[in-house]
Amino acid sequence: MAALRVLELYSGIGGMHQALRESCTYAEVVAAVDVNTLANDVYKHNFPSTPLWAKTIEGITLKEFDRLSFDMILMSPPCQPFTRIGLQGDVSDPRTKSFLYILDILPRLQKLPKYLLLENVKGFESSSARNELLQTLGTCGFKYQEFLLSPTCLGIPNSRLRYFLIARLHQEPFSFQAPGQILTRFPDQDPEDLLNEEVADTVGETSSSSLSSEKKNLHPNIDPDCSSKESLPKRAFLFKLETVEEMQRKHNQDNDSSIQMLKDFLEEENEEMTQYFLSPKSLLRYAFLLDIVKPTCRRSTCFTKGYGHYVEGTGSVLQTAVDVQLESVFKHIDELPEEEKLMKLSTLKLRYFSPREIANLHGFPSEFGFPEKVTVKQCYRLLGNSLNVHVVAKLISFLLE
Ligand SMILES: C[S@@+](CC[C@H](N)C(=O)[O-])C[C@H]1O[C@@H](n2cnc3c(N)ncnc32)[C@H](O)[C@@H]1O
Repeated sequence: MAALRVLELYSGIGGMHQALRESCTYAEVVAAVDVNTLANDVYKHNFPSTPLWAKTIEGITLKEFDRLSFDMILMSPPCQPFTRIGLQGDVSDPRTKSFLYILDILPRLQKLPKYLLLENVKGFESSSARNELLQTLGTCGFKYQEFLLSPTCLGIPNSRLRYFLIARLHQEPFSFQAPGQILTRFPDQDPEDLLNEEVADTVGETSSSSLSSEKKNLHPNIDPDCSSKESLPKRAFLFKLETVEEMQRKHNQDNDSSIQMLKDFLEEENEEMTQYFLSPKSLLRYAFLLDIVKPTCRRSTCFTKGYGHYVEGTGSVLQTAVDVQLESVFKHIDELPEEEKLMKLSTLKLRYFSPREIANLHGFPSEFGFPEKVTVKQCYRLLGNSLNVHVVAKLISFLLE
């Protein structure tokens, strides 16, 4: 049997390639395409034998695509046009141009690929770009299924709610196909098994495991996946600008034994880790807005590309002084002079997650690495743009079932 010929578009650091490998599919990535020089360096470092095309997708001709004779497309188009914090330019955003180009090329290929997998942010499901994608797939004869999934579905303590679409050419519908619905769990998961509040709250009802296309009014206060940056609810705050509801949600997540503890993903606390400690300035300015987790917690918020640079809403921070009670630090802290405030906050020993720890949560294996010249901030940026390898690997398996 010949290896499946895979085209990886918007390849970044190679999250899709890593997932393909994890799915144990007999496959070869015949080309990976990305314009980002730094991402390409990381890709080459990890997948040295894969042909990497450092060019824009819209710069690739139909002939060049045809020559690749690929069986599968894996792609994560830029998500800014569809995020809630972006301007939601959708199809009129210049960053969507390359994706529209792919949709234009697809029906004109000499040989259509048999399989396609797309990843994007929550928000893509209500875009015109998604409607154009579905229309093109329909015209070409693909059967498809859409999903909104987070790594928490797989017991990973990290929220990263993402839109996925898998499509197959000229075959029976998927056994789990749910026309007009966006699945919020994997097909082999029972709705009852999902104590997963993030996903349940996303659909606004605990018992449902799918989201009908019409029901797009997602819960407004729910976990900040990378695309949402809602202001905090204006209800009674407890200490640390958190409402009773938020505290309860976090408490429930931390007690959900179907999710692993963060400590399984952490590096050893040693001298090197001091570089990740929050600066006094960040502590004083942002302490009330931080999502603070301990190694025994079973949750963390989505790590975005601004992690380590912007403090608010870019990902959780780790409390390494585990015996200190948050409440004892934060209660009445506002009444203290700055110096004492800082002293109190410092007792928590708060640090950022290291790039390796984020890579662990994303499912990248320990042998996956970054070239030495890549700075910590650049690693955060690249990882923030990437994806959860385990989630995609599992979707690839369903795509090929
Ligand atoms: C969401 S990231 C994908 C990340 C990737 N899946 C990973 O695991 O790192 C989108 C990527 O598309 C690339 N990109 C954006 N527009 C492009 C274009 N027109 N042609 C080629 N690459 C593009 C960006 O440089 C970025 O690396």
